[in-house]
Amino acid sequence: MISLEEARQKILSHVGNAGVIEVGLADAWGGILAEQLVADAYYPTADRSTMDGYVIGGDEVPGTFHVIGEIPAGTFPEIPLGKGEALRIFTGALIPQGGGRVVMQEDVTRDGDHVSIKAFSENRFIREKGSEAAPGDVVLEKGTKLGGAELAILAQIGEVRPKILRKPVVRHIATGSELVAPDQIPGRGEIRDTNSNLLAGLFKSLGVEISDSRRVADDPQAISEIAEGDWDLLLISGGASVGDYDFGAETLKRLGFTIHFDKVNLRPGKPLIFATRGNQVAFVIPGNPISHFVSFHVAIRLAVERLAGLPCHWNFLPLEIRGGEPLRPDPRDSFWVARVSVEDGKLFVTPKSWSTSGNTFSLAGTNALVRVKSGAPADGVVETLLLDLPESIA
Ligand SMILES: Nc1nc2c(c(=O)[nH]1)N[C@H]1C(S)=C(S)[C@@H](COP(=O)(O)OP(=O)(O)OC[C@H]3O[C@@H](n4cnc5c(N)ncnc54)[C@H](O)[C@@H]3O)O[C@H]1N2
Ligand code: MOO
Repeated sequence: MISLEEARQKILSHVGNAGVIEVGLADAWGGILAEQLVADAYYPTADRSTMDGYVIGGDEVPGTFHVIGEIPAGTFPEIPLGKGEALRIFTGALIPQGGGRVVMQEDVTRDGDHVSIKAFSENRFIREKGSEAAPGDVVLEKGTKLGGAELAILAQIGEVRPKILRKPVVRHIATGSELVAPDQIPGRGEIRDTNSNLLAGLFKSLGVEISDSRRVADDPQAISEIAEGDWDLLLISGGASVGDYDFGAETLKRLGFTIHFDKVNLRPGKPLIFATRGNQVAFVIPGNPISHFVSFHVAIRLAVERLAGLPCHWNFLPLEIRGGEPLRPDPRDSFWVARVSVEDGKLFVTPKSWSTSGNTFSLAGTNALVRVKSGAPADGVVETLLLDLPESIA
């Protein structure tokens, strides 16, 4: 049995990203940029007005100026401005040759073809050419996650086919002869399959879809047939332990996988199996729902983050316990489902009650995991892995 830290190291050293693809802007949201991007031109491309008003020749204010025409946005000002002259200008329009300052229309008096400026701002209301970026300036770093702001930057530099990391193709197999679909009434000895929906939701929260999810009985031949394929990540739910009907490790060996670990000093989630075959990654996840939840957050998520190039989230906050279930000391490195809340601007953590790792209901409202290492104090201030923003500060 290895420690969780060793298990995470093995995942880091055996999992790489799933490769690079080129996509259109409309499909780039949520992607991880696979290249550094630089400005293709000066931004702004020329001096531009930041206000609706008048651009004057030179910068001699106050004074009265002869209005010789106008420059709407989208036009190129052919007329150079001389001293004593002004042009009507609009926000975003190009400053003509000779233009030294824009005065807001609220600060002028217009009389026929003359405009008189008495009060004026220190601000010249001109966005200067190249003041935001010059050709070759880095505007987005490799590894940036593309949200709305980043898509705007791509649009700005005309990068309409960005290279992003390919999202991994994920196959999930829920094994267990006792499993029935959630819309079925379980017969004697049967239970509804909850892990398929649990994992689908956990993966969605990372922006990765499980493209193929099936249920299969504890039959090694059937499991192997469904497991074979050209996916990037295979998740086998159940069959991780040592019972006569636990076929996870056997399936992976039969398919030519190398098993890197099959037991972690972890509670819950001890019989977690991690294996690879070339670039393909597989986990057999201990069947209990809380074991699924914990193994996902402490180990599987790291592999997904690596495959998809996502930033790694493994930051523990020291939080004071407030109420909830007393934490029971355990020889294993334990993770307790918990809820973090905010009171008077301070974060607190409340461990939830979970009798066994089979108790799906105890996952309700969980937004954190409390880590209690073997021999560490299980009260007072505890190490807390925040999984989601507490509602009051979200
Ligand atoms: N002799 C030993 N027995 C067990 C050990 C051990 O070290 N020695 N480890 C225990 C621990 S810890 C865990 S965790 C479990 C893991 O068992 P498996 O991965 O083999 O899982 P199963 O036996 O298939 O299922 C366990 C439990 O979870 C239920 N289950 C399975 N799949 C689903 C699903 N899709 N949705 C809802 N519930 C599911 C299943 O019915 C079982 O109740 O092994 C211990 N045993
Ligand atoms: O490791 Mo198991 O997940 O405790 O029940």
